[in-house]
Amino acid sequence: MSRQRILIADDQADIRASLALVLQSEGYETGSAASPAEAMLLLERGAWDALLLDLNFRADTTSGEEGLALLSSVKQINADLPVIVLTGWGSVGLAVRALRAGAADFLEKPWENTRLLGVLRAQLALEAARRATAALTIPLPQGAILHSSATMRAVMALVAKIAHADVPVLITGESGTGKGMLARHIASVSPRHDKPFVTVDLGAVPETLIESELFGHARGAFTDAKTDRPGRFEIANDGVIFLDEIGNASLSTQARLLGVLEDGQITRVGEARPRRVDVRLIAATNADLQERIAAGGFRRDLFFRLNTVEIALPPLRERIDDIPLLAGQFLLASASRHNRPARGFAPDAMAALTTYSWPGNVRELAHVVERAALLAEGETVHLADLRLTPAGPAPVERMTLDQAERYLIQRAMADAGGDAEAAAKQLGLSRSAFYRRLASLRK
Ligand SMILES: Nc1ncnc2c1ncn2[C@@H]1O[C@H](COP(=O)(O)OP(=O)(O)OP(=O)(O)O)[C@@H](O)[C@H]1O
Repeated sequence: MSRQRILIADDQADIRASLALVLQSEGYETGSAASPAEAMLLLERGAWDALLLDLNFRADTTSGEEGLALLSSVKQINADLPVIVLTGWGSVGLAVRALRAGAADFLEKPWENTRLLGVLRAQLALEAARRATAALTIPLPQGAILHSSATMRAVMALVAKIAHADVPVLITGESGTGKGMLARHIASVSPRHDKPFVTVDLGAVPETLIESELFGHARGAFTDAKTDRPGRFEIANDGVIFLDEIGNASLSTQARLLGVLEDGQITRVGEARPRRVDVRLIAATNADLQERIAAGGFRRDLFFRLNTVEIALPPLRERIDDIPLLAGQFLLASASRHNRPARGFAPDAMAALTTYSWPGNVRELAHVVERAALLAEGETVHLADLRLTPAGPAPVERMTLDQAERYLIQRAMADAGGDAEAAAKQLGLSRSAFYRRLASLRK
């Protein structure tokens, strides 16, 4: 494969040189332009894979007008060329204008090389994918939180608002709704994005080890403590700690966590001296903490410390508008991973995907689609390839009473063509009893 060619446009020779050095060390070929006119000339003459454009062209201007003008000329001659703009630190307004004018992404100066390379790689991959599958949906960079429903748009708008504030976040939602993914996303767009992100699954660590796991221990503190060891909070210092399944924390762990949140200090097991830690806490749970509080299993004071911001991830069945996008993207990814021909869904298959109740949420959807990608013979995934139990979630033996009721009511309504009276009769219910149940399902 020939090397990818990146054009660097900046009037400052030292910035051009250092960008070129970073890019060349990663195997890219580079060219550089010291003025907008030179950049246009080079773009017209050669084939380039991406443009890195410093918007603050000319050291004495900070308005970015010259850079923006160049950006729009570039987009006129090559609309598909990924343009990554560099802006002065804190000039988010300028970055937004650049994105509106067609820039693919932006970086603030001083940039970090790893982030620069990450952004560049993602944009090159996107553009390559766009070219290869012009007719298909555009694959997004790995790790993007795919969504198109109004519900999830609202969630993501809230996320965008709170990611920058250094406050604790509590993410609630059923298993597989993407809580872990969202926690990572929040960290990655927060000011702590380049600091450690440490996960502790409070459901998985045995109670006897949890304290030393979280806070560390001194050598000899207990039989297996052969060396001094920092805990997860210390490892996460300056960064983010993600406490998964916080609902599973014992009351004594809860008390210790509350202590850390209150005074920002931890003490290793077997030590007397507390240590200061600066950690942003993100917690997640699929349990109903209010219910736990009422039952005495969860501390109310800890709950209020954790939920400064609470983000509820709705179950997939309550955001069916996300399903076509998620299923489509999962299908393309699985098909390419397994080298299979599947590209899209037959209408009956898509109808089944959007009506299934998805008790395992997005994780289950990803599995079902991956299996379908393997099973489908041609480009189209058919209903049978999905291997979903028709119109219902699990076999009735594995349903909860609620799920079974929902299933029976939905089936009766479907059989009766939406005629509630006939459906009620089929289920042996009076019309008013049937309506009551129907109403409770819609809550
Ligand atoms: N909106 C989304 N876009 C793309 N992938 C998603 C999305 N939501 C979830 N996923 C994928 O679904 C899987 C489950 O997500 P995740 O592990 O974050 O869920 P969770 O709610 O933390 O689950 P659990 O409660 O079981 O730990 C992951 O593979 C994740 O990448």
